[in-house]
Amino acid sequence: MSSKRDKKSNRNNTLFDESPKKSRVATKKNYNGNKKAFEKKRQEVVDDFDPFDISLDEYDPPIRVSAEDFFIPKDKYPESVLNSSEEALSSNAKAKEKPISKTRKRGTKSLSKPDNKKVKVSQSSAVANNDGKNMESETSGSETNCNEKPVEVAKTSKSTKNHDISAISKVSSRDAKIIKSEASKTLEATRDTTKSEASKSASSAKKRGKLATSKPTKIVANNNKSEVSKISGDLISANNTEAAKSLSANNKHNFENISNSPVKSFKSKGETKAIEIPKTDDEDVSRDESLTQNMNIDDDELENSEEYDDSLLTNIMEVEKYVLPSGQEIEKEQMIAPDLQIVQQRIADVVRILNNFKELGDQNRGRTEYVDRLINDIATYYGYSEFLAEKLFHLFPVSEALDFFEANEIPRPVTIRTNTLRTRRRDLAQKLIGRGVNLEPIGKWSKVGLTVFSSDKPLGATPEYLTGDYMLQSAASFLPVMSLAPQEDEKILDMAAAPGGKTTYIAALMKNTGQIFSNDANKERTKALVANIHRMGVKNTVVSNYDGREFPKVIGAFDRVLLDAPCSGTGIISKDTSVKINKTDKDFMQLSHLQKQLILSAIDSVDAKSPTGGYIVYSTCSVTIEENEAVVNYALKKRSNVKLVPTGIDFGVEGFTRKQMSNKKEQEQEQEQERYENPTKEAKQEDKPNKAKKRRNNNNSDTRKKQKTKHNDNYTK
Ligand SMILES: C[S@@+](CC[C@H](N)C(=O)[O-])C[C@H]1O[C@@H](n2cnc3c(N)ncnc32)[C@H](O)[C@@H]1O
Repeated sequence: MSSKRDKKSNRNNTLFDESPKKSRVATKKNYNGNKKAFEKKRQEVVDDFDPFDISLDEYDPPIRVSAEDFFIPKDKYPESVLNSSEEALSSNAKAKEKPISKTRKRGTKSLSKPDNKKVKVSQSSAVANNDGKNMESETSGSETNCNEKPVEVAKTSKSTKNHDISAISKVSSRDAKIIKSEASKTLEATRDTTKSEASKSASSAKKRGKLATSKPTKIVANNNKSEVSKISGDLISANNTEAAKSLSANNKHNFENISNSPVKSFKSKGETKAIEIPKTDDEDVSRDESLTQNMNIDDDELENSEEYDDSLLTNIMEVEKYVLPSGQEIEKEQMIAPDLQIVQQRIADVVRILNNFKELGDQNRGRTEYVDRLINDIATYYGYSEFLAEKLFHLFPVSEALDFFEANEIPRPVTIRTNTLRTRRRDLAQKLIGRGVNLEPIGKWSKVGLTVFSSDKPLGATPEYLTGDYMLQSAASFLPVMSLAPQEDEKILDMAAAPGGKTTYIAALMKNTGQIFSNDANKERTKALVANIHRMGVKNTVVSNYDGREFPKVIGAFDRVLLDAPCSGTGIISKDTSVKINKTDKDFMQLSHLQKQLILSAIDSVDAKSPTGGYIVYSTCSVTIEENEAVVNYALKKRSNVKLVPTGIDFGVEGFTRKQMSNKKEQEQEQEQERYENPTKEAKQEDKPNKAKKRRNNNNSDTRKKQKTKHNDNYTK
């Protein structure tokens, strides 16, 4: 008989190895999806709650769920899934056993130290859950979705050259080694353990490396010290306190005096569907083998059997060529509502072909045609605009891309962060377990996180929540703060801070010492920020409402700056499905431009000579290159006094260090971005013919004048 402890560790292993997709907790989804109703419900629960009216039974630890509970039995599949893929689901039942877990793992990048003073810019948009396994795209919003439209970007005359990522791929051989070992470590730690996936990961990891500048140089201290202290003095005296250190959260609203364009939040419109991810040949063979072994069935017997159904074994026998539908067939298909089952099957077929195009592909049609078909089908099946499906698809190798789209259909696990200003994780866990919450530590990488599997009560309505013992916060959003590593008594800027998941974590790590300037450009959102600061007992923070680009003029000389930038939210599509159709080319251009401006402000706001700090962390909840690598690359080009440094987080996968323009469209987009960011140059170019004409005209008139004079001269002569 296994001991209780054994059971627990088994449960841990299984749970942490499994995909979180079958999590039964819907509270967070409810909260995000229908905040008003949620708040009302919460109030009801709070009103009804009598802390003394708890029977002893309720203190007994509830029976916790087992790993099996995280798999939805087939008879419980949502109707939409059953309808769309009943047949495929049954024929691929083997594949279904494997949890879907991978998405792109975003790495961390850091900028360098000037003058031997550390200025670290680290870009991190990775999510970890469960011991760093199953890294997911970042969800950096805390309780509310932070996927916001940014404040209107003012077009400035910033000149950006082609921000080709290859420009930041100068990695010294020493660094390269570190990268390699880090990448392989990461792979082990973060990937599912199947062989084929590991090799897939290895190949994708090869494509990534640490971003680094060739050499660090001194920082140009834009932050004029006296100017800064004057401004900060004004701010402080306006609040009638001696130092920001002693400022309480209560009088922070005084800074919320600059109005900004309202930031709109998106409503979810997307639909959730499920698709089988085709497995690589290796995987399927081993799966089939283990299946037959488990069932104790002899292969020969099976083949000779009358009931032999070769459709069950399609995956290992698929060597026949797949013929893409003709243009006419597709047109016909598009006339009517798409049959998702056909689309799903075609996705699986095309992925299989693309994985072995030489043997299975129709060479006359060409790989591009298959890829185009696949992107089209992905857009139809998962409900993306074709523009976004294509953009996201090209970020990954083919099967990884499918994993990404599939993962976006699955809710992330609900996680909370213990507020160590108020309590200890163990005490909090005990209290919550006593209230019928099933939870586990989030993983070895965090001392404060808890994964919640199910809860009798909404997690935003427990007395512990209301008294600030914890924050509802995605695992990924711990990482930028861990990377920032704020120290006690430092002066920190959280440049885009609402609703405060990261600010409150920073305050906890600083044990309420030092000063945090928690800023957000959206006044509405600073209300939630202030509320969270109060609830969590944060006492070292000033809330301000400036456009981040105004720093360091507002205040500067920070020891560390966190820029958790406004972004497209392509890493948190599972949380906000509206991203699938709402984001346009223009949005990405604007966001990237704004992020580039913000990162320069962040760098300029850091005190390069800080004895303890000098670091900047850049993070987003997006996966696109233009919002991540390109921004960091831009900063490295524009500020020669910074370099990338390690984030101190030893899991996840590094970002891209070079970018290949795979098609003409991408090149055009890149040029478009350049034109957007550099309108003056463009205007100049456009203006060139006019100027030339003018010059010509001037020249002509000069010549005419000269000729006239000459003539006159001649005449006078
Ligand atoms: C990713 S969210 C921040 C989430 C926050 N760091 C947290 O952990 O709770 C991005 C924030 O940037 C803010 N924002 C947008 N444009 C901004 C700007 N120009 N300057 C400062 N903040 C901005 C948005 O209002 C939004 O709250």
